Amino acid sequence: DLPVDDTDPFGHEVLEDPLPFHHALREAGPVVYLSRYDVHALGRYEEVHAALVDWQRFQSAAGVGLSNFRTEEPWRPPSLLLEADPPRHDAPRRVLASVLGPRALRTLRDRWTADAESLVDEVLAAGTEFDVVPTLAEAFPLRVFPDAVGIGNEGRENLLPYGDHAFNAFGPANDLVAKGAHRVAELSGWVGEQCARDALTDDGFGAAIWAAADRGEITPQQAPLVVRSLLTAGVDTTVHALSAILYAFATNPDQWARLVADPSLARVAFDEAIRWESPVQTFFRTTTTDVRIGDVVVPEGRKVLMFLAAANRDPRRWADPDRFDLGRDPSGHVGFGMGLHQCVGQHVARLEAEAVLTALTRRVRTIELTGPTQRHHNNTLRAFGSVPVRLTVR
Ligand code: HEM
Ligand SMILES: CC(C)Cc1ccc(C(=O)O)cc1
Repeated sequence: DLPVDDTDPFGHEVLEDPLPFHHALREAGPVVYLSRYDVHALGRYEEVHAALVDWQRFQSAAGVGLSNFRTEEPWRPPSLLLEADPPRHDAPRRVLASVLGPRALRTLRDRWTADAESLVDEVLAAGTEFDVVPTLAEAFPLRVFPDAVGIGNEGRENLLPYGDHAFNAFGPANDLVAKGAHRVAELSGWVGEQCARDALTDDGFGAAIWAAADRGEITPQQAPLVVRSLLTAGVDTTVHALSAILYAFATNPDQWARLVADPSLARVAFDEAIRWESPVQTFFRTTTTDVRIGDVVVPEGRKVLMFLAAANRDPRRWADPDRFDLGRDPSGHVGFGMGLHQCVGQHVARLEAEAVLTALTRRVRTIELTGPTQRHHNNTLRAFGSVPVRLTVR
């Protein structure tokens, strides 16, 4: 086993293959002090879950990255949801929960299913051997989500790099953060412009957020920041989740056969893939009081690093955790967080994945890897750079 304390969880060795580190972290105890970053790490399901649901003692307002907003300047104005606690968190959350709720998405279901079918038809018309990352995992979210938000057509290629940097910025100021630093002003500027009322169509998620401001549910000053949350959290996450889902099926052909035989399994397949791969691997909380975990007292004001991916494969919680299994009940996984801040966009993500999986199961008999995959390293996201596959059609 790796010695936990002198392995860098944000170093390329762990980002390339985090599983050995996750195992060592779980075995080292309920809480482990990482001297390299002066933080306390949680790797087991029980402790991660307990911290996520205890927003009073594990706060978000000091930031959910390594940087402590009590003492350091955030790289951008803090999110009104992610980096806020009650009561400030309440109204923005209520608005976004309504805008992104299952009822609001009903109109999108048919449109996105049709969009997925036409994308799959285009892809298969071009051939049955390709890289799923650019062809499906990036193409589908970028085809449907910016339109659903209602942003303009110009500059949409900025969304992925902006999100990639935002997710790197939750980690330490390492080479991955430095890689994006030169574009921060340009990308932040573009994203900020898209959140203005007159930059948005009158029928998307953005318009619905501004309409909530008109009704006084949030202020006009808050509205653009709530739109910014969508553009930050809503693209890279779904891209890497789709890559993960397709990788899971390409490496578990028996599970693909189960899905083709019973397409209604698409919903559980999505959550099992999120549990198994955990596209969002880690993020932090800050203690608001001395907190006892196991036989360790974490002092007030300390950063606590939660390894969602380690918790999602904790054998103390999951039977045969490393198996991608459509027969299991994945509910309770922490891939979307848990409690007050649990992902407010998860229904959007689920709908995107179900649309793509439904379109694929209609036409594709088998999916298999045709070569080695490549990872795309990020301080927070588990991502693929390439997943080469060969399909056979029905
Ligand atoms: C598979 C894709 C996704 C994954 C794995 C994911 C994961 C997460 C996680 C783990 C959190 C909790 C953060 C915390 O507790 O500090 C979260 C929060 C959030 N997510 Fe997602 N997310 C996904 C897709 C989306 C989408 C598509 C949107 C927008 C349409 C979105 C918007 C948000 C927002 C605004 C929050 C903050 C909620 C709050 O603090 O109240 N996410 N997400
Ligand atoms: C897993 C979370 C850290 C994803 C995320 C990122 C950004 C925001 C925002 O509100 O900007 C919200 C959620």
